[in-house]
Amino acid sequence: MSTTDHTMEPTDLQSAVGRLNYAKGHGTGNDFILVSDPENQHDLGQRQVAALCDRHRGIGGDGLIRAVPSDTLPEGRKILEIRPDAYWFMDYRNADGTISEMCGNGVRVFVHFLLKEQLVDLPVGGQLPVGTRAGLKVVTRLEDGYAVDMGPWEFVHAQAAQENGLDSIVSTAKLDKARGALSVSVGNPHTVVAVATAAELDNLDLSTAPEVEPTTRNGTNVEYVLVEGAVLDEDRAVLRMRVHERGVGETLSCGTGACAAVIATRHWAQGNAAGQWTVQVPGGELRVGFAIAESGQEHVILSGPAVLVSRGEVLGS
Ligand SMILES: N[C@@H](CCC[C@H](N)C(=O)O)C(=O)O
Repeated sequence: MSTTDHTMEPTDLQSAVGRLNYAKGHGTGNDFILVSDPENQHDLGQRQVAALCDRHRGIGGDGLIRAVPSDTLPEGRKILEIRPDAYWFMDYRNADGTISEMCGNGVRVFVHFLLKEQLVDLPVGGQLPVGTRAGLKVVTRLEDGYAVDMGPWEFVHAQAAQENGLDSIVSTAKLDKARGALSVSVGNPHTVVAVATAAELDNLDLSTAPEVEPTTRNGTNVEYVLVEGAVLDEDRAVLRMRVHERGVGETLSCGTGACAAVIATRHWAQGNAAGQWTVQVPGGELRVGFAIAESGQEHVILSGPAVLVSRGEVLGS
């Protein structure tokens, strides 16, 4: 016979984390807990982040972002060698506490948080260099949000991408058969699948992780895109997208995923597409464009809103 144990689990939020001030924010519904840590005193572990991001027993969030000075982390110190003014570093964790290299919605919300905390001064049109595990990102403040230069992108399997436009197979609940997909890195890994109809996109069951073959050691984020006819419109290309995020599950939006979705779709359209794209996600709209950097490399530029919704304090036990 089993008995019920009513003792507190070690994952109980207060004992796991202690007292902590935080803010909550989102970018097109992709929501984050934000912690300002100018003295690098809250290097939260995986279990602590997962407890904070728990939507029932914690604060809830798709991820947690800690604002720390770049010189306090090895990855940040590397960035300071090329951009000594990249004072702030975005220490990003997924909801399950795992580290990701980059978060496109998160970096806009991060800069908005720094601004609201008066940790930076950034007028409309001003630019802020930010350290991330995917390297330096430069964020421009717009009238209606932020634009992020996400840097250069790459196909994960360049030869397969060029030869077939596909490099992997994705099986998804409620999608009748496995689909070919294309893997794109924008600092973090993505696998993009095209669906054929709005009904296919709407009916996908992303409550369980899609199966991606071949598997990769670090896993991947999976984006489903509906292209319809819009890709060939010279002025305005529109995609619809849903995403299953590594370390999170289905989210209302994914900024790096939107960039990967556009890169894959443009490739499938053989470059015959507009330079500016709108990506419609369940949580709103993102804009994706391209620019040639001084190095001659193509960079992908992500724009969208950033919102802070609340501030609070985790009470220590
Ligand atoms: N939502 C983010 C991406 C967050 C990281 C991702 N789950 C990963 O593990 O790479 C975005 O807006 O880009």
